[in-house]
Amino acid sequence: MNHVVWTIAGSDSGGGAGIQADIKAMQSFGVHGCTAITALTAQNSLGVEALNPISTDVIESQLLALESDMKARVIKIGMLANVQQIQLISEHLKHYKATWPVAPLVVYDPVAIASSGDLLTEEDTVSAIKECLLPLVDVITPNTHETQLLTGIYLIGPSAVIEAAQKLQSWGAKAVLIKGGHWDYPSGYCIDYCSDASSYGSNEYWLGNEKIQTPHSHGTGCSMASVIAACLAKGYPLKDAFILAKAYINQGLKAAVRYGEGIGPVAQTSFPDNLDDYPQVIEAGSWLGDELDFEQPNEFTMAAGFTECENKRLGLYAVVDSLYWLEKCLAQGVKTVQLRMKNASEEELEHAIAAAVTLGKKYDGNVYINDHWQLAIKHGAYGVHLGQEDLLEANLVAIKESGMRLGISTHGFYEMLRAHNYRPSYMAFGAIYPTTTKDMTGQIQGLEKLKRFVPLMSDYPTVAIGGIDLSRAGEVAATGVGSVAVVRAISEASDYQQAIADLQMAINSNE
Ligand SMILES: Cc1ncc(COP(=O)(O)OP(=O)(O)O)c(N)n1
Ligand SMILES: Cc1ncsc1CCOP(=O)(O)O
Ligand SMILES: [Mg+2]
Repeated sequence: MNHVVWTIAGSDSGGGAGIQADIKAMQSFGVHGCTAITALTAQNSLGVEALNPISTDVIESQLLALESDMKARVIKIGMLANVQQIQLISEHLKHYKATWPVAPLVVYDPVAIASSGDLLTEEDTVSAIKECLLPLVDVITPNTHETQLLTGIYLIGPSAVIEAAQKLQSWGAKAVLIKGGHWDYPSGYCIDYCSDASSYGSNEYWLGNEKIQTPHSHGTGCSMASVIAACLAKGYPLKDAFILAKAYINQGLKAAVRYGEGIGPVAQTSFPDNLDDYPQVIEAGSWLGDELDFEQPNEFTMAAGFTECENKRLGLYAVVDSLYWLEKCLAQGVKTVQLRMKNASEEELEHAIAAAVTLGKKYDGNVYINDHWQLAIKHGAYGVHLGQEDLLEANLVAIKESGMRLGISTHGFYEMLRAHNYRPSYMAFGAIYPTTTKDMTGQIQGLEKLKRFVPLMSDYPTVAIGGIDLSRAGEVAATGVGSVAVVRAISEASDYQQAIADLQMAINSNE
């Protein structure tokens, strides 16, 4: 994968924002940052003393040098000082998108005002941004001032934020991420909004966290857009890039120190590994959701704090599609088993779920039911396993009141934090590797991400699923995950009893 990211932006002599912040933030996320400098600012922690735009010829020479040798996967754009620069950059982006073997993604942070309050761009640039640049932008990341400057919409509440995002999208930006760092709504919180016309599934969401009280926030906008660019270059979905960028900024604000007499820079740290720094995915029915007037699909979709699993480590977890396999696994000593029947009739399901619960008791195993939470409650199953889409429809209040355990599937950082809102009984991460059991296109996490998820969710029993066989069970277990869920590694084994024994050995030897 191409991990080259360009930043086309201005230099901040104070070292806290612009090109300097971009390169440091990119470094923190393991991508190679290249630069095309658009302006030399003379600034320090007290303000901007001079703004010297670079000529379009000099900017172009930087772009030509890079494009002939180090094509970017993502191009991050910051300060563009005048209309000529906007036109030049737009022409180049159009050419790259049309001719490069892989069209670069463009992340645009429309830097207009420095944190000192100084204007960083000529005032007539807005129409050139709208007409030339926005149609080429994949993600735009304005703060509230910049949103107001670009759209003319004053952000008095959530509906105005949505309206402004729609306006930016109508001008061509595919995804709009409006940062609420300067917006004190609700009081004491920092709420960000994202509308993404390019992604599948839910394409509108809000993230929030308590505001971090520090004056030293210089460079947060540049750093946030750079982290988003870096994560996109590494193939992360925008939702996850957004989550990680917020967590990185929160971590950096907590560690920020002053170097001059005025506003210090946000600290450039490392991959965020403390859950306290991560934002909340704001759900309808949560306190922040109520503050933002989110409508709940029904009154039963929000419940939190499900019955704990018997053990923190669930060990080998067999996911099976029949009573035949359920009994074989239980009889072989597998303690955690899931009945996952797709395409069965209501009648078959009812019979199978009732029988599965009985088998669980007979062999002293814990039987989870996939999807069919009503039948699971009716027949007193040990637990139910739900996917992200199911969470909007399931009666979580009834599941919680029944005392059943609830396991939730997650595919990435966004979904992990969404699942965390419900404080489930366990948290599953997948698909770790490609699998033929289920279409997981675009949702393969890999071992590196699993290594991040597990410590972040260390309060829960954790499960890894997807493409895991005996040859991979050891490296998966070495991440510290407490359980490995498999379908084919058992059902397609030439000797399933041996496979179960070997998998158990590989998983448990890491305890
Ligand atoms: C342990 C475990 N993890 C993930 C899944 C996937 O569940 P879901 O997202 O609901 O998808 P389907 O299994 O319903 O296709 C699982 N079943 N078990
Ligand atoms: C149900 C499910 N959810 C994520 S991956 C997966 C299938 C895992 O099957 P296998 O172990 O055969 O790869
Ligand atoms: Mg399901």
